Amino acid sequence: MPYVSPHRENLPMNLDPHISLPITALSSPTLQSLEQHQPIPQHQLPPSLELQHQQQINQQQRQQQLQLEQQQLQYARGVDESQGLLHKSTTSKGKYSLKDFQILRTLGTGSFGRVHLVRSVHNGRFYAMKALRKSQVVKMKQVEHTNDERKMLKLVDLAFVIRMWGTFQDCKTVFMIMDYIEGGELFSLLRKSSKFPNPVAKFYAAEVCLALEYLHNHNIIYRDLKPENILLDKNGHIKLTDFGFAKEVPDVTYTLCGTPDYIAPEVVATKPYNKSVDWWSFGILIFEMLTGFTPFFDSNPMKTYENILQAQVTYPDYLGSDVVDLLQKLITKDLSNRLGNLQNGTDDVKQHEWFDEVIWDRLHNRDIETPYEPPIQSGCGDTSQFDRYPEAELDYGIEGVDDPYDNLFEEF
Ligand SMILES: Nc1ncnc2c1ncn2[C@@H]1O[C@H](COP(=O)(O)OP(=O)(O)OP(=O)(O)O)[C@@H](O)[C@H]1O
Repeated sequence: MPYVSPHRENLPMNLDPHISLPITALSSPTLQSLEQHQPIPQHQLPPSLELQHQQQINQQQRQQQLQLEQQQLQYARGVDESQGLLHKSTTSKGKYSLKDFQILRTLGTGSFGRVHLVRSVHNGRFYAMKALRKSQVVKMKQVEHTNDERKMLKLVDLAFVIRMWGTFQDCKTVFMIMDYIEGGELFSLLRKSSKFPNPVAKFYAAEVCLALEYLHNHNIIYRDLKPENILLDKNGHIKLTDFGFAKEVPDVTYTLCGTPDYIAPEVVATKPYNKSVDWWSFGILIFEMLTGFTPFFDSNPMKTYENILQAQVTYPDYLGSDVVDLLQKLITKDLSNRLGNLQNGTDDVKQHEWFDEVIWDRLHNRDIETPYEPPIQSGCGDTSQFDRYPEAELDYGIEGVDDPYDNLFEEF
């Protein structure tokens, strides 16, 4: 049955209420469609993540798997020029074109278009193709953000961040080709599981922390951290996706963007801000993973903003004192006290007591067993972890029509 995801909407340029469903009260169609997802079976979860005790993992097996993944990555990157898709361009600029892919189904929809599962006609591999309508991007004043998204994704190279292989455009649409991440959104898993046990939340938070560390080290602010933008790969590791608001900011910026529940007070108050906003959202993310709701939620977004500006959080009793301490240091209006935003940067977050068990080097190498492996049965190209979206008639690839936005997306 067609189903529209209850994702929280971004608020690109203004504070107009444009929010979706109360996140704690999912409507029955939503629950119905989530039935296809496998929740984390609570009784099967490790009693504690106890990252230090993961040595029992069969090292050799993991090593082999890593090698295999590396070989596959090299292949897909086109290191082998004779076979690699990346070097088989059908356009003069050495880029992809629509003819290189067979479009299969919709994986997700956004404000300006949709993301399709596609298959390369050259190497048979699956990719995710994000298609953004130029007219919609222009209407919503997102031209700069769209160009930034492409620029940021081209720059980044980290296992916890989605990899983009290339871009192209036709007269109506810009396209981005990315790795297809089979495990679905952390959002879906969280809704199905209601909330995550402490060790599970800690695992995902720790991987997200490494992604933020990497981005911030490259002067990139992400600005849209939320479970909808965190995908799980087939092994259950995270991949940050949707760089629509990511920006290279060496000092400060002012743009009002993000998703209401997750926006930092300095953004709501239109003050200059920098990486600090990601650490605020990081706190909201941990809170939501552990409780199943966000701390400032109100069905009226204007009230949400008021709540954010007051930054008064009620921490449920079942949260441990260590995580409450961390959250209080992240979800604070006081920028001179917000963890991650201080002199030691990300190290302060990584060294917080709540993350004590985490062996960061091993986590970085993805050498830690994940708490949940998405049940991907039919191998590459399996879409069982994604909700079904109504398919639309596509008008991609039409030639010979005037493009009024020709000069706006020159890099694509
Ligand atoms: N690489 C990918 N692999 C698998 N699914 C993906 C991938 N990229 C995106 N998706 C799916 O498509 C959805 C929409 O993607 P994305 O958030 O990038 O689009 P968007 O147009 O920027 O959306 P929004 O308007 O909400 O910001 C994601 O939430 C996810 O479910």
